[in-house]
Amino acid sequence: MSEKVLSLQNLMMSYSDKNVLNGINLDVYQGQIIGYIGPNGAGKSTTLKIMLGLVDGYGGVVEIFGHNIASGNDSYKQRIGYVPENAEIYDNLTAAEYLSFIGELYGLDREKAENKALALLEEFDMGDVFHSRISSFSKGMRQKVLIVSSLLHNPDLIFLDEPLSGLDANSVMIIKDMLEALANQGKTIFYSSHIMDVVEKISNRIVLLVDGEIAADGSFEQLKEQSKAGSLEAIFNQLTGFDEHKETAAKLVSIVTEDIPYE
Ligand SMILES: Nc1ncnc2c1ncn2[C@@H]1O[C@H](COP(=O)(O)OP(=O)(O)OP(=O)(O)O)[C@@H](O)[C@H]1O
Repeated sequence: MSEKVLSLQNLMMSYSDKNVLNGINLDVYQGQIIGYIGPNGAGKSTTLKIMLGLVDGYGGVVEIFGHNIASGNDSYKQRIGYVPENAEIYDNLTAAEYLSFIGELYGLDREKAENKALALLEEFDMGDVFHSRISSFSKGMRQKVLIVSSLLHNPDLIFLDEPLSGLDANSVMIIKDMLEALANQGKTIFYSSHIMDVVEKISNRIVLLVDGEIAADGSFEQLKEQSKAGSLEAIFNQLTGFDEHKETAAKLVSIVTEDIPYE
């Protein structure tokens, strides 16, 4: 069995009187690509933020690389890469300035970070805008900068929150292949997304969170076997108890076109 990289033990979180995570138990091993899915508000980003040390006040234990993250020693973060869902990015900096700054924060030499960032961005056809301000970038270009920033220090564990947001079909393919290749080299990837066909294809383990609890955990094949549904989208609908999309869509249209009263 490969090394246990991440362990969540009875993880709980609440905001005010609202329970968001209700006791999550999860062990993740080296080389796994975990697709962490669930309905809006299920608690996916909250789980990621807790693991990254960005949210305090949780219950239970989080161990990363065998180390309890509550112990006060943050050195585990050096081995983590993170693409947040809604990133704050320093718009007035150029891609070169931003990425060399991030590289330095991770302890890389500035020149090395800049060269590596340029080499990575060139693979996304962004070499020509390396010295342009990020404020002039499209959504997808910014996303590529974020993805590059999470990988500069060659992390062993990569957390991705909706990493494909805004990316074109070609770039999505590159990222999918890259994640697979990284996992084959022993990196561990914890990946949250709503794009079910991508999660279905790249994850070797899918964890479904519903109302702050794990409702399913297994390979796509195992989930398919259990639920007898054909696609991950159908499994998701089934396991979250949702079968009213047609009715809801019709109601929305009626309200928009004022066929039915809404007051
Ligand atoms: N800082 C906060 N203060 C209060 N409530 C919060 C806070 N952050 C998250 N929540 C609540 O916690 C719940 C889970 O949010 P979270 O962002 O983890 O969900 P998610 O599964 O990532 O959803 P989505 O798919 O929409 O990104 C939501 O009900 C949200 O309103």
